[in-house]
Amino acid sequence: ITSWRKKKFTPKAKFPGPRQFPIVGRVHDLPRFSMWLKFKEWADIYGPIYQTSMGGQTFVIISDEKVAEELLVKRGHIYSGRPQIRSLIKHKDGPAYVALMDRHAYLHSIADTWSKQRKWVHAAMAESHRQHFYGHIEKETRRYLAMLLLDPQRFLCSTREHCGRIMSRLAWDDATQGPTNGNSADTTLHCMSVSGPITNTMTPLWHLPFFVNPWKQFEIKREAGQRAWWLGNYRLAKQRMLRGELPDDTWAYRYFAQLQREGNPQLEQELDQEVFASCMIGFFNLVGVVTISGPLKFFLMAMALHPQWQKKAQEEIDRVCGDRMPTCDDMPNLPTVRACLKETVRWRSGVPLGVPHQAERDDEFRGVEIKKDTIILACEWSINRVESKYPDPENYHPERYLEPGWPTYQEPLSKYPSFREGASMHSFGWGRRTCLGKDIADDELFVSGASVLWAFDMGPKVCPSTGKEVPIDTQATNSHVILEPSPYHMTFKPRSEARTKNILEGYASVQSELRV
Ligand code: HEM
Repeated sequence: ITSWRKKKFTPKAKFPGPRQFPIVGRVHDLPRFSMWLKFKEWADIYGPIYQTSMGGQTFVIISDEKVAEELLVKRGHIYSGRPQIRSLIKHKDGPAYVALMDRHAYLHSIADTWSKQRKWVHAAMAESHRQHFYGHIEKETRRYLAMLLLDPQRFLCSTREHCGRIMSRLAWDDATQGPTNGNSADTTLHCMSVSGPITNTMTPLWHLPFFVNPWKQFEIKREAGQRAWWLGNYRLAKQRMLRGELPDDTWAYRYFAQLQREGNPQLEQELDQEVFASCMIGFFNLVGVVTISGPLKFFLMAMALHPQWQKKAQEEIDRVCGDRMPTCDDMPNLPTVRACLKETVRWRSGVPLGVPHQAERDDEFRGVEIKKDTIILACEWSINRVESKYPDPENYHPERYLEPGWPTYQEPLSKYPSFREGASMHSFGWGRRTCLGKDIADDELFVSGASVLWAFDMGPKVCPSTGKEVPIDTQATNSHVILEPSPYHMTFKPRSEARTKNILEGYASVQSELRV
């Protein structure tokens, strides 16, 4: 009796956190936009792990790399679920978005949808990385430079289109789908973000009857359109494969060749299986657009605002590459460029809240009970601002990866810093859900970033009427799960007449190979 009373009446240990109010928890002062700033403010008060809630849902917010490792990596068998996003339909079951599926998703006849898709995508990415994406990044970058030269005002659109084109070329051999791919990614991200449809935060609204429910009507149409688009591309690629016209450096080819090796020469499939495969390749294609265009746009901004780093990186490129555009092969010799890119992703995180994990069963951590379904957020914005690891975190310091004495410095500089391994890999998430796109992010950000530096001098725009620089708000973003900066102005000036000629000749040399 004594031990029962003790257990019943001893208050349960809790993580610290802001005071909670009945029912709403702490919804009222949590902004829908730039929520990571509020989480950082709370981290400064409540420490590296704290707890809050919204409308009955408990959130554990982590702001420290070691704590995140303990929970999300070492206990990855418990904390690798994904929470329900109210305004997306059945995303936990699959097969549409591998990043948002439960680990044990089950689509009709296909068990373990998530692990099958993840395994396949991982292998496809590893193989194409070994071949440095078959030179497509370099070819598309020649086009990108020409677009920046001919129409510099459109640099933000051109940047996203560039990333969309690379992914669509690798997926289906159709780079012309780049802009559609980018727009589709943007709308999907809107629908899955807290800053998106109001039903993501005011969840009961989702259950209004269909005819007075604009959010559900929109989502059903959007998702059907997206899936039909993926399936259409998949079937087109299949027909080209059967006619022997599909290039073997596409992910679609890899999938069909596998089916043929397994004894299915005519690629006959049930609808379920086609949907499974088209969504797998379609989502893989889609997720690689904004994840790279966001950091690339922030990189251009960082270069415009930090001329000293722009100059240092350009001197390095000139020394190594001279009159030719940089390629993946130059990576070991351009550590300053890599450091500027790596610091960009720390300074202005592409995924500032991280992607939420969910506890798949009850657990206990440091004496505190964590219930099944608790959402765990490893807040990347805060982790990137831990002073002991990132001194002077609010400012842009690529030297933290280049000079001994900084906590993130690593040798050899021919290898580090990198997006594939080494320090600060927390940007790509945790444990069993860790990012599948590190390899392409590494190659694509490097070639695109180094090439723009090779081609142009960048700077803030000067207003023609006032003669003053147009200010850039480096914190203004779209507030999705994956960020892009809000539109801003800057200038691109070819570095010399000879360089203008190099850019145009470079594009002319590949134009006939690109679909435009
Ligand atoms: C700088 C660029 C990128 C960053 C910072 C980034 C970051 C992330 C993060 C934080 C996650 C969540 C991990 C977790 O839940 O713990 C993630 C997941 C994922 N990423 Fe990336 N990513 C980038 C680029 C890419 C690219 C280019 C692709 C594909 C081509 C990609 C594909 C994926 C996929 C498929 C997942 C879901 C994995 C799963 O849930 O099993 N990412 N990424």
